[in-house]
Amino acid sequence: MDGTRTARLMDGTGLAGRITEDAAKTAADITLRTGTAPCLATVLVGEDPASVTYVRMKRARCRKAGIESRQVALPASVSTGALVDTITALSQDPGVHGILLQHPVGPHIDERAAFEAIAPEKDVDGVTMHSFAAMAFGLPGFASCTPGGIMRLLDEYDVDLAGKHAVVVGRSAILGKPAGMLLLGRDATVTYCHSHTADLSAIVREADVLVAAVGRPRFIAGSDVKPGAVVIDAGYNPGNVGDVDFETARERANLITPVPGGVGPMTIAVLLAQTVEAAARQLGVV
Ligand SMILES: Nc1nc(=O)c2c([nH]1)NC[C@@H]1CN(c3ccc(C(=O)N[C@@H](CCC(=O)O)C(=O)O)cc3)C=[N+]21
Repeated sequence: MDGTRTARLMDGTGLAGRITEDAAKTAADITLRTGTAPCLATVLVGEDPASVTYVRMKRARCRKAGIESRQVALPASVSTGALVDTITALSQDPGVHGILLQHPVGPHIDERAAFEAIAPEKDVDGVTMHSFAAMAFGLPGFASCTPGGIMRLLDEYDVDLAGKHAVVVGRSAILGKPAGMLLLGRDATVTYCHSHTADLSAIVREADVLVAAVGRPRFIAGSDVKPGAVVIDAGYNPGNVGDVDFETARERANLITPVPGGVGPMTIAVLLAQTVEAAARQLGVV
């Protein structure tokens, strides 16, 4: 190489595997002690191929970890009322310990209303106002899975966040916004960037920790990465392409998550860990 350095990769697949093994051990213990296996209900609206694939992956990962899953598939045309009723029934069903409503639902549906039908103790995907508030206040509760996975990755690689400038690109309710709040809770100085941000490049260039969560393939150029930065690519785009131009970013970053194999597997690992924790609580094991 011509004097440039190459970032160390943050191995989400490896860490997710270890978290999943722990979840599987706890799931087996819960099943042995109570006669009931932890159970995650997945709710999918419509047939978007990417969503179908993600939900299938989540269910397969559950099965491998000894977590049962119950699949609810609803037509794209479902009304907000019918979706809320379905989720309310799962919230009241003692055989279900966690509920995941796959985002996005169709534009005619009030997604917030649907999320809020998830009972707080079953919100293993961390999407309700209750979970968001607990997370923002630094109280115990279930983090939104992708931001929770990002924090575990940062900790695994001993990234010191206090006083660092963390720049979050994207402000969605279950990814960018909570990711920034978690970083704030760890004493980072947080800047949110979004579609109205003026001179995005100038802000990104100041980032000690960069979280890309916009959903636009290779949106962040490597030339905008501050030398020595920690780059977390939370973008999921068709074809497993991240929001960061990986090949150029890795020449400047100190640590970087690959896509695939970075944040994605961590999202699912956190979902499994939180499902097992929810089941343990509901079954009186802890
Ligand atoms: N309520 C809700 N909660 C979510 O957590 C949620 C959601 N809705 N909607 C969609 C996004 C997307 N998402 C991913 C999960 C795993 C990978 C993942 O494991 N990706 C693999 C590659 C996947 C593959 O091999 O196809 C990787 O990055 O290595 C990616 C993306 C969760 N999401």
